[in-house]
Amino acid sequence: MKLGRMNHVGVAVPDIDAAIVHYRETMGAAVVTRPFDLPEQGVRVCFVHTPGHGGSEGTQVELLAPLDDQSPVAGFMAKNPAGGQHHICYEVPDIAAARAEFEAMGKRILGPTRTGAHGTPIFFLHPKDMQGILTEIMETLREETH
Ligand SMILES: CC[C@@H](C(=O)O)C(=O)SCCNC(=O)CCNC(=O)[C@H](O)C(C)(C)COP(=O)(O)OP(=O)(O)OC[C@H]1O[C@@H](n2cnc3c(N)ncnc32)[C@H](O)[C@@H]1OP(=O)(O)O
Ligand SMILES: [Co+2]
Repeated sequence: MKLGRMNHVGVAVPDIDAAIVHYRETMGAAVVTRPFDLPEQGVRVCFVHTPGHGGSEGTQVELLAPLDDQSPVAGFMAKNPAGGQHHICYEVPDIAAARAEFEAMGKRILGPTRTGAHGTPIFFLHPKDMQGILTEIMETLREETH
């Protein structure tokens, strides 16, 4: 397994519109995408872009709000009502190969590989096997390849 680019940090928030105001006005974010629902992932989501260096793509902050009580973010929000850092997402060139490698290492994979907010395949690794960090692995978007 070779560590890829950090694509985004997932941040769970109780109110996505209030969070957008925070990132724009307090943090000076120039680009925040319009929020949209991803019912198959149980979340409402949008992205705060951070600038990259030397023409490279910056990392994003992924704002997440649970759509309902069944959302995978619902338990986290119950424990952290004000929200907080939820997961870190790294890119890989080949999702199937990455999944097989983590499986071979005995890491617990949370559910099937599915399509993430960037439109590419993703899967999640259990935080207890990943140094306490819920870890998302995402196949690199072709036009974002670095
Ligand atoms: C927007 C789409 C997509 C993208 O394209 O980027 C996304 O990012 S979707 C993001 C939301 N989806 C997911 O998180 C899917 C994977 N997550 C899960 O399957 C579950 O959330 C979970 C990780 C299994 C947690 O389930 P939950 O029922 O809330 O908690 P547990 O009680 O089972 O937790 C066990 C244990 O783990 C600790 N924990 C839980 N969440 C986190 C976290 N985010 N970071 C670190 N640790 C976490 C929890 O505290 C428990 O610990 P103990 O209390 O010590 O037992
Ligand atoms: Co994510």
